[in-house]
Amino acid sequence: MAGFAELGLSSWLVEQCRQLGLKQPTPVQLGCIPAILEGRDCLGCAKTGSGKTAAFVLPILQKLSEDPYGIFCLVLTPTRELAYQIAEQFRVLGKPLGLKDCIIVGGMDMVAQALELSRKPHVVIATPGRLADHLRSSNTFHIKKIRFLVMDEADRLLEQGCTDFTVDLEAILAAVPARRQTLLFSATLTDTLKELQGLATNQPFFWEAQAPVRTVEQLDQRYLLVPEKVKDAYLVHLIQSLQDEHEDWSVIIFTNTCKTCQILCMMLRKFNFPAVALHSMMKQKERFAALARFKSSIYRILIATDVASRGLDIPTVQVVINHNTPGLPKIYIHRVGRTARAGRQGQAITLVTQYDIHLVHAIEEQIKKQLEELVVEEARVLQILTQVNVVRRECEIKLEAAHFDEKKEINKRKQLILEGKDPDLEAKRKAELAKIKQKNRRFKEKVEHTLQQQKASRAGHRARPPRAQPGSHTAPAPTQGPA
Ligand SMILES: Nc1ncnc2c1ncn2[C@@H]1O[C@H](COP(=O)(O)OP(=O)(O)OP(=O)(O)O)[C@@H](O)[C@H]1O
Repeated sequence: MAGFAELGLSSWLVEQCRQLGLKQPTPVQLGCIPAILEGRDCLGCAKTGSGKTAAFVLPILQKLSEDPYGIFCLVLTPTRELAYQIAEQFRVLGKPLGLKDCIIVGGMDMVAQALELSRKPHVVIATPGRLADHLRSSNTFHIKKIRFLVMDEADRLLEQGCTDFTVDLEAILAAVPARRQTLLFSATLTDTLKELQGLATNQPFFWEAQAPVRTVEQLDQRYLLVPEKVKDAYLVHLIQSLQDEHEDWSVIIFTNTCKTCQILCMMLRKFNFPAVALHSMMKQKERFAALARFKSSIYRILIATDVASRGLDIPTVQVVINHNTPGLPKIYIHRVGRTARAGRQGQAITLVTQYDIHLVHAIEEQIKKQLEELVVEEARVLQILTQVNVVRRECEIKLEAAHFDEKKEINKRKQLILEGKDPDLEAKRKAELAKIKQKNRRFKEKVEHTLQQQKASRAGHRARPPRAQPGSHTAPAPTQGPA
């Protein structure tokens, strides 16, 4: 198998890899590094924890060493924590170069950042929102001569999730030169491939890991069917078992909202578990501190929203627990990818309620693997059930007293105002959108129901007709969608 030197990397970079303990290139590195060194755009799609970061950092450092100037490379990434992690890889691998990097993310001092940008760092690692703010408000730096544009977690940057980067990306893309190398990486690129291909047009090289399953082999994937009301008792039981059975343990628990994240953290602490929260309602300094304490094993449990689901590389994490079943398979893939990284073993446990079974089926279909049921001693869960529910209620009351919801609402409104939107108009628009979605959903269900009925009657089944409701009739097969 080819080593780093055979990929065309200079001896100083090969030595840096050796010092870091990277002995052999991973498949995504083998595939992408030579193409990037040749000057081609690159779209790299490989499983979580497979070394995609070094696949772009190494060739960029090599090119930078041949013709150093600032600003040479711009890396965009969806979360602030990830920006710091990527910067660290640039710093460590690029140490012999005396590399100057600059991290531009929200929640940090803008003036200090503007000053750093004006000093022409070689590499800028940024979240789109804050970089776009600088581009709009400052003329002390420019990115019109960059050689490389990297979009890490590229599909997330392009999709319109709860944080929508589209407008900021447009501003950034208008400021970078057309003649550049564009490198796009993610474990789930294929879903947005068409949009991404529009960005990488310079002899694009597409590398995708060929594997029957989309998650890593060393990952043991389980589900636990639990009634909604006893979910937290199961969670406490799982954590207790982990603590009892393993000396060196570390777990990330993913939740669907900041509020649940905060409540679970308070609740687990009441049970004396070493837990720390990470979500977007926290101040940036608190977020960094929480992550640092978790990384250094001061806390064994990180409870996080999806702000931590992508890219974070914490090798000690042995278990990922999904407190809610992710609504999208893609989110599941990234969340469970926080364990079993770089060839290590890991376990993912997804708590599934009776309402989420269809989500599990969608996940299984996408990852091409069935989750196995996790068996737990129900009697032990029942023993702690009342206590857990009482503690949870106490935590909820405490959080309500701290006006968590109001703070969240104020934060949301502030964000919208910063984006130049009217918060009241936005709320109205959202409500209308939800109405339309609900109408569409009902319509779809009706169509499916009618089709099923037709299929059954065609198959000669003597299906009993639905009992007529007073004043209702069986709907005919619809021919067009709702207005
Ligand atoms: N050639 C290599 N040999 C051994 N370990 C490696 C190699 N390249 C990278 N690693 C290590 O593998 C781990 C995962 O790498 P990285 O964070 O780049 O994964 P990724 O593919 O970007 O994952 P994700 O999709 O979750 O962001 C890191 O700790 C990194 O140091």
